[in-house]
Amino acid sequence: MEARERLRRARLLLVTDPRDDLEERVEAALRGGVDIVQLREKRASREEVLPLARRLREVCLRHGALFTVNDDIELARLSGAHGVHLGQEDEPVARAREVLGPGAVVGRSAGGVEEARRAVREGADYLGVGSVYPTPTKPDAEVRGLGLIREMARAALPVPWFAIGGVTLETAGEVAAAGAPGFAVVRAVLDAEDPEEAARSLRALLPA
Ligand SMILES: Cc1ncc(COP(=O)(O)OP(=O)(O)O)c(N)n1
Ligand SMILES: Cc1ncsc1CCOP(=O)(O)O
Ligand SMILES: [Mg+2]
Repeated sequence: MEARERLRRARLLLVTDPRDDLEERVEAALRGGVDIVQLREKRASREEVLPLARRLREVCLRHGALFTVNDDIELARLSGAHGVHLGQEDEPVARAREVLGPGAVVGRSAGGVEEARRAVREGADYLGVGSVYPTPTKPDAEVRGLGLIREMARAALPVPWFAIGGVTLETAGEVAAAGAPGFAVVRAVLDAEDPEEAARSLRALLPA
């Protein structure tokens, strides 16, 4: 299946953080229904991260999932990722398109409906929308609350989007009820005793 079609069906996006047993946990999460894995490694260099990126890509391919890289378009290219996630402070969507080609999956962060509409005009394929709640994973992220999720749901944007920031098994029900069609999570899955079960439970809260 083409990457775009897989994205259209995607509901659960796992963003990674650095940990020793990351690959095992990602594999379990994929068994539980994660559709997209985003490698987010803020501290190590591209050269250090590249072997891990290539291994995670393989794991994702085996499970029919998409593999993407946070921030670094060149790392996405070198690792053969399906795409890249770019925040408002990162490079433009057009640059990713130039380097990765028309079939690549390019995501953009959006903290409001206007930002989201602009990202769509710029050619983003999906959006990460938040931060919904405060989160220790990204302590400096601006917190927007469930109001943003309701506004985004009303805006009916033409691309998939994922609520991010403090989405956990405790909060996910109200995030889904506010209209989120998908979740992007770190701790809810990677910190779980059983990441496979955690992914499955999150997935069950979202539309088919
Ligand atoms: C799916 C998704 N949504 C939002 C983000 C945050 O991106 P950004 O604002 O660039 O922050 P960093 O992740 O780079 O710290 C994301 N990574 N994924
Ligand atoms: C990368 C990112 N961007 C906004 S919040 C966030 C971190 C989400 O982490 P968690 O799911 O552990 O709250
Ligand atoms: Mg970024």
